[in-house]
Amino acid sequence: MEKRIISTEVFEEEKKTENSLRPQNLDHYIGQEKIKESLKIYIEAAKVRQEALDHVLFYGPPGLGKTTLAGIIANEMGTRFRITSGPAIGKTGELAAILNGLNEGDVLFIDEIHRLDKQVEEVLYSAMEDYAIDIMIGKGEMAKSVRLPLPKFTLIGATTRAGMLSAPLRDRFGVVSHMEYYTIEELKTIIEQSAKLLHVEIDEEGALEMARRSRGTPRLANRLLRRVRDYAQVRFDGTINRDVAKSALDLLDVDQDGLDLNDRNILLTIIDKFGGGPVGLDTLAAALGEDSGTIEDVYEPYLVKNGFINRTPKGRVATDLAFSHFNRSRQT
Ligand SMILES: Nc1ncnc2c1ncn2[C@@H]1O[C@H](COP(=O)(O)OP(=O)(O)OP(=O)(O)O)[C@@H](O)[C@H]1O
Ligand SMILES: [Mg+2]
Repeated sequence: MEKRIISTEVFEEEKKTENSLRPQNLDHYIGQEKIKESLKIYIEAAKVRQEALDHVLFYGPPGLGKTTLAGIIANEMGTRFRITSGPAIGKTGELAAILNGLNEGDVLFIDEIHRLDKQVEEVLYSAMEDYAIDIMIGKGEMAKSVRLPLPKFTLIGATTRAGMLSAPLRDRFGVVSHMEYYTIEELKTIIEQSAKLLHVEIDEEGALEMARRSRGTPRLANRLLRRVRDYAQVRFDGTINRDVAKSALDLLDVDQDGLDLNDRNILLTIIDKFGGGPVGLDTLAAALGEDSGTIEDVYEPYLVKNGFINRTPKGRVATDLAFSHFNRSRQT
């Protein structure tokens, strides 16, 4: 499938602006109220005790603010923030070096933590639990294991696929938080906040129209804002109102429910080729020429969450809402 405007992955060219739009403290981090509320308490308590915060795991679809929130935690704790990712740590020695470089209280963020190498993961267990790791020194019969103490640090793990995390790893996180899709009101606030930072004029109705089409995802809201800003500047006087937002998003092929060509393609395939379903994930993936894991993790969550697709034991089913979205009626 083509590169989607509403892809929730970060585009290479937007990495810099993405960082500039990242809120730096909990008060500017919109939504996820339950998570924020408990984090505030844990942070407060850890600070009073002058201890490192308990290890935290964030899971949920891409672009919902896991990396952002991890950075905010370090900020709020007043400690350093060190970022790495599961696939980036190839060997246990590399993990040992990272851990050894930490200071007391530092936050170590491991993105895509479900992709850690098995042996690396096992070393992480004792690091998390005992703040120590065992390293082998010497070779063959002379080899012996030496325990290396570590500073008390906070591990923050992030994953889009909680199901792929091993139980021993998951159990070592004191705080496990599921990130939710954002409400339209929250997205509207995020869009208004970002518009201020980007010096873009936007009115309420314009922000609302964009929020509706951002599929619950801040990354996407910010991306659409940048695109619509260009459109407003070139075609209009630069201000984003409802009409400007609408025509720009129509041009970008993001419809009133935040669905793009690929979503519509998935739904229409279920409706037209498989009579509305049920159709198995692999069969559907083959019909679309797409990887089934990608469909399951990237496309489907939003379609399921918004009631366009049902997951049943027999396969995926297009709902009545999906049929009416395309003005189709179900053939029986
Ligand atoms: N709660 C929020 N309030 C305001 N802006 C947010 C919020 N959450 C995310 N953002 C914005 O969305 C962008 C993407 O967020 P972030 O990179 O933290 O997502 P992520 O969950 O780590 O995604 P991935 O799974 O792809 O790593 C950020 O640059 C930030 O500007
Ligand atoms: Mg991230």
